[in-house]
Amino acid sequence: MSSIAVVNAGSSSIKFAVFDAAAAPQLRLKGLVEGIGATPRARLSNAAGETLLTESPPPEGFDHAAATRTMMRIAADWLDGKDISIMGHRVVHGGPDFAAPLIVTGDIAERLASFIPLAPLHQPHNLAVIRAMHAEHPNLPQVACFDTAFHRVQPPIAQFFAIPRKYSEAGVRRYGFHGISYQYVTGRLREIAPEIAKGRVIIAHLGNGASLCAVKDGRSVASTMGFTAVDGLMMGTRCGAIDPGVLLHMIDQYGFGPREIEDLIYRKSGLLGVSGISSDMRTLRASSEPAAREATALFVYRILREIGSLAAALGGLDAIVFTGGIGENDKETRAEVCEGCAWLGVALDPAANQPGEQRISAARSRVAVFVIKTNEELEIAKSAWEILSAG
Ligand SMILES: Nc1ncnc2c1ncn2[C@@H]1O[C@H](COP(=O)(O)OP(=O)(O)O)[C@@H](O)[C@H]1O
Ligand SMILES: CC(=O)OP(=O)(O)O
Ligand SMILES: [Mg+2]
Repeated sequence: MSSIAVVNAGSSSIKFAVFDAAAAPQLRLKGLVEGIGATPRARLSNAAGETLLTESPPPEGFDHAAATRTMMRIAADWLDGKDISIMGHRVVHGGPDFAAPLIVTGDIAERLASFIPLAPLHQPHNLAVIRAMHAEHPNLPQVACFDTAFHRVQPPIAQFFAIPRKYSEAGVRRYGFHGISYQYVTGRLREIAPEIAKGRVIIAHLGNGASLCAVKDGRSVASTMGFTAVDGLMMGTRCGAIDPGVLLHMIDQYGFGPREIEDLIYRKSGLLGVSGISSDMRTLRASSEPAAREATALFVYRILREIGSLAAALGGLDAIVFTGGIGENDKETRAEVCEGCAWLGVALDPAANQPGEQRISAARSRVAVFVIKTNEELEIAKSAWEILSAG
């Protein structure tokens, strides 16, 4: 049987996976390359999560494309004769034109490159990997799956900015991101709680990037991210929603240019900027520094304010789902968010708020609360399989 390779390229890491090519893709290998640009570490594991090998490649020239080449090489050694027939990629921004998975041609790659300024932490890496794989394996189809696609069904009013109409018509509107994750999580919620999945649900994808999505009967109706993935919640290094007047002030008073603004809002803000310590939630939770506590408190406060906003967009709330690295693993964040949502009818069951995928709300809670482990790679593999089987 042939295989599907999947690459989920983030700002400093690559998640890599190989699945059997089938309608229900089975995971064969999983790879993670972290520390790209600093101290790279690569790990390959099997479907059970057991480590097969680790490598510490020299950092010089070890970019996202090199990381993917390394993963393809070491995966080939483990694949036991299974050839890779197609590669699927997470591409963060699909802009106004792309709302469904597709095979990337040269023209499409160029169009996608025009969105690089709208997703500077992701889009350049997504495209670098696609181009490198195309150069190395010219006959291997490269499929792009878009983080924006899930949200394209939102009502027009949820997509508008209150700016002159000609800019909205030119594509300056809210897109929303983390859509591959939301697609997976809504599907999983339908499996574990089908009645609730038909209702009004807020999914909190809390990772290094973080957003909330309001979902009604499995369809996105609103999201905290907008034109770019810097809007909405406070994140690891991104500021989230900010008074645009602050940016004008930075330009006027501090002489910031466009790239310095980009650096400020994408790389120097969020948990890192407020704590002055780290963008990593684990480090901040372990710290006794007041600035670390303030950073985590602001992270939760921003989630609570935005949950109020999305509950209004939904006209009420039936469930909250936590996912992403923080949502899946940080029980303090979950407890603090649930406590702040008591007014909406949320009651946590502290005994259930433990590691693992489960319902964590108390029996008396009017709003059900779940933890679902996201699986963007599987969702991408399913899309790649559909394209492969359509011929
Ligand atoms: N056990 C844990 N406890 C608290 N936070 C965690 C834990 N494991 C991972 N995280 C946090 O998850 C975040 C990364 O989430 P992830 O979804 O992997 O990010 P990415 O956006 O890069 O895909 C980091 O802030 C990390 O600290
Ligand atoms: C869109 C986005 O912010 O992605 P990530 O959370 O992987 O950074
Ligand atoms: Mg992620």
